[in-house]
Amino acid sequence: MASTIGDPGKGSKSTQSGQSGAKKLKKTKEGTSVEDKNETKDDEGSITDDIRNADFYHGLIPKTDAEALLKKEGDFVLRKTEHNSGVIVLCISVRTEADKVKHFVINTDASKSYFIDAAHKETSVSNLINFYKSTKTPLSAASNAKLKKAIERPPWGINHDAIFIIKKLGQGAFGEVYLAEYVSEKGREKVAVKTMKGEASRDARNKFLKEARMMRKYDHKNVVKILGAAVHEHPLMIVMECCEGGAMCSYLKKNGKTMPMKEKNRFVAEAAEGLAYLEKQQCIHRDIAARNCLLSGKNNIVKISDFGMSDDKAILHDDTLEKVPVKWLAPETLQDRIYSLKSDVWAFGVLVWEIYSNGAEPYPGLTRLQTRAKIVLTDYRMKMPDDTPTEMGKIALQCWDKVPDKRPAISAILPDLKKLADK
Ligand SMILES: Nc1ncnc2c1ncn2[C@@H]1O[C@H](COP(=O)(O)OP(=O)(O)OP(=O)(O)O)[C@@H](O)[C@H]1O
Repeated sequence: MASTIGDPGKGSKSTQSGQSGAKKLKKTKEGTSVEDKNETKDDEGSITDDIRNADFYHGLIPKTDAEALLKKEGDFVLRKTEHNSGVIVLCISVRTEADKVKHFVINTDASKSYFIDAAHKETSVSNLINFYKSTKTPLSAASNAKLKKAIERPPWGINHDAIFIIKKLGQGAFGEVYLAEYVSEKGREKVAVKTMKGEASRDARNKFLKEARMMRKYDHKNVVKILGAAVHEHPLMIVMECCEGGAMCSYLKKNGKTMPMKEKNRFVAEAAEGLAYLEKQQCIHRDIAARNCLLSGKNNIVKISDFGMSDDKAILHDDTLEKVPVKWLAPETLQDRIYSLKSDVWAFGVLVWEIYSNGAEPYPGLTRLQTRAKIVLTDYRMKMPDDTPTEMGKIALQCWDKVPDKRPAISAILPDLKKLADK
């Protein structure tokens, strides 16, 4: 007899793939990226590659979300769900009638066969689904549930099972950032995974995922690309291209003194290229700084990252008293909390200073409060390091014009910056 949710088949085990209530990240063969508090005793029915890569496998989505995806009779998805007693099982959800969706647990037996109804067993879950789909055999005689159309995951939807954590890369505001392997139909690729720790509040979750929403609009060689987000299990994850070289500020601190000037000029030009692209997309980044530029590939290509604060409104008034990067802020932001594309241009000037200062902290010797006072009250500007190319120094000063409209657009200074980098 077929077992629907709440009714596991007798004499068989449901397919198990780990347990919920997980806390710590770990690398496992089924790609589950969380470490169970209680060891999983039986994972022989765990997620296999044929399922992981299937576009109709939706991971641990709630029943109501699955039901919303199934519009017509015969529409189906494969998903994970929490069975009685906290065990995670695989199940097929299928619309049987206009107002009814049924959920069938996939069982496995000692010989590693998979089945819904013991009358028909297959050697893999995908074979089992293919059988029911191609023969139109009902999943159970009583329900008359037939598999007709597999409903795909939404674009950007990534399952946790597809992520294999390798090691920690850094610490983000919401949680750790990891190097990981992402398995998709394209194969295996190294990625960076930003995680959100704990059971986040709705507000924190939205904030975290806003970065993913912003990033997915952009496609440029000097902007970090997002591959998708995994949102149905904890920790939430944003999956993006990995920049093995890490943050530019760390690189500058370590290598700045011995770096050829040509490379520094290139860093400026590449950051400007990414920023000019964002400017064209009307994206206010709000956190342009060397710590938020990552380096990629063996040539250390600069990529702008960290869109956690970014927005696509033309001008933004942000009254929140959250931590702000004071030393990168323009006078109008410090005074009136106004952000615009031109406040990004100011921050770009500070980034140029950081590059020629080998990753030093801007406004050396000044506290954040002193910096704010000097900029707002005395119109103070930093002196560029002695060996900064003269033209670069001039451009940085233009970026620090007190009047936002008098600062150049990044697109306007880009040709000169590129010329300098090519010299
Ligand atoms: N795509 C990536 N490739 C390689 N390393 C990365 C990537 N993204 C982030 N990191 C590493 O993780 C660190 C933290 O990331 P990031 O600054 O984006 O997090 P965050 O949550 O925005 O933190 P904050 O807001 O405090 O800057 C980075 O400094 C970098 O070392």
